[in-house]
Amino acid sequence: MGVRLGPGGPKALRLLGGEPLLVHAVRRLALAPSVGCIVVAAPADAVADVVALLASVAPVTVVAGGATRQASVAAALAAVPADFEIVLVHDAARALTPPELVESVAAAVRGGHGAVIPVLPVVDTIKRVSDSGSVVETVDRSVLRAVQTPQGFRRDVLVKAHEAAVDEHTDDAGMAERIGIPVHTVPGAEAALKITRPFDLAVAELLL
Ligand SMILES: Nc1ccn([C@@H]2O[C@H](COP(=O)(O)OP(=O)(O)OP(=O)(O)O)[C@@H](O)[C@H]2O)c(=O)n1
Ligand SMILES: C[C@](O)(CO)[C@H](O)COP(=O)(O)O
Repeated sequence: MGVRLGPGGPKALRLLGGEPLLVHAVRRLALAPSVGCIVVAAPADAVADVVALLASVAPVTVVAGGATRQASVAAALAAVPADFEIVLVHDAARALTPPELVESVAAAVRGGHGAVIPVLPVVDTIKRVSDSGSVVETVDRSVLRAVQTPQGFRRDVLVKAHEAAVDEHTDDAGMAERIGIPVHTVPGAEAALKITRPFDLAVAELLL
C-alpha cells in the first residue's frame, strides 16, 4: 500500500516519470535476455487494471496478490509455467533495476547456486539501540550487506522454502536460509534502490 511513501494507493501503481513503478520494473525485466516469462502479483482489486496497463509493455501473466509480500510471491510462484526451472523474485518498488543485474543473478543460479541475492556494502555506521533509545553497541558493518532484488532460485528450492515457511520473512532468501539452503551473493546495483519513502521517489525521478 505504499504506507511509507504516503497517501496515494498501491505503490506499484504510483507514477515515476509519468508511468507506474510496475511498468518501469516489468519493462526492465523484459529486457533481460534470460527472462522467458513474467508473472505479476497485483493488488486483488486491480488485476484487470494491471492486465490493461502491461498489455503494451511485455507479455505477462497477472495473478491476485496477497496481504503480504510473501503471500504475493507464493501466489505468483504457483502460476509460473511448469517448464521454468529458475525463478527470480523481484520488487515493483525496485523500478529502475538494470537488466544487467537480472542477468547476473540468473547467471549465478544457472552456474549452480540454488539461491542467489544481489547485495551492496553498508555505508553507514550501524548501532544496536535499546527501546529507550540508548546505544547498546556498534555493530561490525564489514560483515553486513544491504540486500536487493531480483533474488534468484532453482524453482524446487523456492517452492520448498515457501512450503516450509511458518512465519513472515522480509525476503525470499530468508525462507531458504531457514531450511538450510546456502544463499550466494552477487554485487548489487545502486540503481536497484527500493523506492520506499518520498526521498527515494525523488532520487528515482532524478536517475530516470
Ligand atoms: N502485499 C504485498 C506487498 C508488497 N509486495 C511487493 O513487495 C515489494 C516491496 O514491498 P514494499 O516496498 O514494502 O511495498 P509496500 O508494502 O507497498 O510498502 P509499505 O510497507 O510502505 O506500505 C513491492 O514493490 C511489491 O512488489 C507484494 O507483492 N505484495
Ligand atoms: C525484498 C527486499 O526488497 C530485500 O531488501 C525487502 O526485504 C522488502 O522489504 P519491504 O519492507 O517489503 O519493502
